[in-house]
Amino acid sequence: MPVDVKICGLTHADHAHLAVDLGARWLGFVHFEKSPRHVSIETARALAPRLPKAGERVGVFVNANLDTIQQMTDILQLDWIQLHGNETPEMAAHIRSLLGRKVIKAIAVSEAEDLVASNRYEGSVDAFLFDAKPPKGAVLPGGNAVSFPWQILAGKTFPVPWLLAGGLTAENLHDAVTLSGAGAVDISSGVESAPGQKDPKRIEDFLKAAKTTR
Ligand SMILES: O=C(O)c1ccccc1N[C@@H]1O[C@H](COP(=O)(O)O)[C@@H](O)[C@H]1O
Repeated sequence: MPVDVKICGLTHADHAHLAVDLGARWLGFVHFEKSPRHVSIETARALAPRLPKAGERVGVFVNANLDTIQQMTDILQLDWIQLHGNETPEMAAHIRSLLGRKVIKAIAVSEAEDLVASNRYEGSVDAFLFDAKPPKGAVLPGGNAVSFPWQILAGKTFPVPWLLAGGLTAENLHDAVTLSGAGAVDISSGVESAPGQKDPKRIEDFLKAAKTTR
């Protein structure tokens, strides 16, 4: 079975249509001002009517307040809320029950011990996203094109489904999935020509590679 793919950091409807047409399961929209992929409330309003009907929509937030998450959820009709900051299990559970949406908690990883942080979120979230720890001094908590040793995930079991993220590309996808055992992956920088600039050819190459991986 091919690996499930989330194309993250989308800012243009054309790219969202391309991703869904080529088999992406999730479409990710980042609401974080410091990100070159930031989708503001205004942009979200303009984007929403142009998005494909298919594809599960994921809003990516970093320590955002509930009102903001609620607004973005309503405008973009989000199916999933991705929490990519220091949100506690209690906050995650609160957001999940209040908004009635599935929640993904990002866990920052550089070595095997970091995976333990996911234990706290059991019962509070619907999926984990194992992403590389940002480099020292990085402005973004994700979307840095950095990876971690994928083999630390091999043979590990978690109470909820999980996605692998961080520095993935069409070229390294096969190794990443084989070494980690991931059934789902998340990519942003690896399908861009420059930070925040999605590249249709790279989206196509990645989704083609995903079809033959697993
Ligand atoms: O992409 C961003 O700008 C971003 C900002 C704030 C939080 C998370 C962000 N991105 C997430 O990081 C993964 C991995 O990115 P990459 O492939 O290494 O560039 C991305 O898919 C988002 O989930």
